[in-house]
Amino acid sequence: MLQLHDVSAGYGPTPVLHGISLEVGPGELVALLGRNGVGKTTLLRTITGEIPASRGEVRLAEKPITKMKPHERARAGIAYVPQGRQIFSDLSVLDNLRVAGYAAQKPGWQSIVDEMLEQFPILAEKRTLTGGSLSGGQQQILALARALVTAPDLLLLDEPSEGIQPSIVQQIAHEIKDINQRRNITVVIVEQNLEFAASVADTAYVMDKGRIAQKLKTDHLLSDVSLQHELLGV
Ligand SMILES: Nc1ncnc2c1ncn2[C@@H]1O[C@H](COP(=O)(O)OP(=O)(O)OP(=O)(O)O)[C@@H](O)[C@H]1O
Repeated sequence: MLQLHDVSAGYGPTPVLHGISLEVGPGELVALLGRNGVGKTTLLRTITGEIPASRGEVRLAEKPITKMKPHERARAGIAYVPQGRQIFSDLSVLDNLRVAGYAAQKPGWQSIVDEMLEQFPILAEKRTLTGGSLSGGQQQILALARALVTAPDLLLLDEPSEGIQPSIVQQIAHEIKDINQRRNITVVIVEQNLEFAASVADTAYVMDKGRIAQKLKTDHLLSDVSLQHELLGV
């Protein structure tokens, strides 16, 4: 589904990613872990096309997308929920969903908006309220639903557990797994919270200084404190 081959990227002349190669199969759910500043967000933004790759190739469903603009990649099936979610605070919950559907222009998006309101009763209940009035957890649900309105094949999530009350974190984990399993959407999730990452993903790529350092099972990492210290600095 997603293949990166020897991808380098950065900000202007500052390189951040150095020859990243990875492969995520159709329907897989993988985590991207690593210390602060190793380049996890930069990697997601290189996949969405916000940051151009200076070297290497990105493929989606076997097709090269390296030269595509972000809106073309979105149409090709990539949805991205950035860190902090960036929902439209002044728009209603319903309009947040409609704007995403209208922009993506995937056939039948209006009915997916209705489906989202059915699947997430909290969004139906709050549909006339502004996005900014929702709690962190509710905003994350809205951000997930907004991404789904674009009918993606690949969903990229940057720190979905951040700023969410512990009581709601498990619900978010459940929704992400549900999206992956029931809708068969491939998911890549960046997380600082290892327990959360392990509760949703079996496999993780660990990054270090702009490179993939290891691919391993999240359970293995969760049970090995010295490995966590070595790879994540925790
Ligand atoms: N817009 C930007 N302009 C210049 N440098 C940036 C920019 N965004 C990030 N960087 C730098 O790129 C490097 C990688 O940052 P990135 O946000 O990708 O790391 P990360 O692993 O996602 O970290 P975190 O967990 O803290 O979000 C860091 O050194 C950071 O300072």
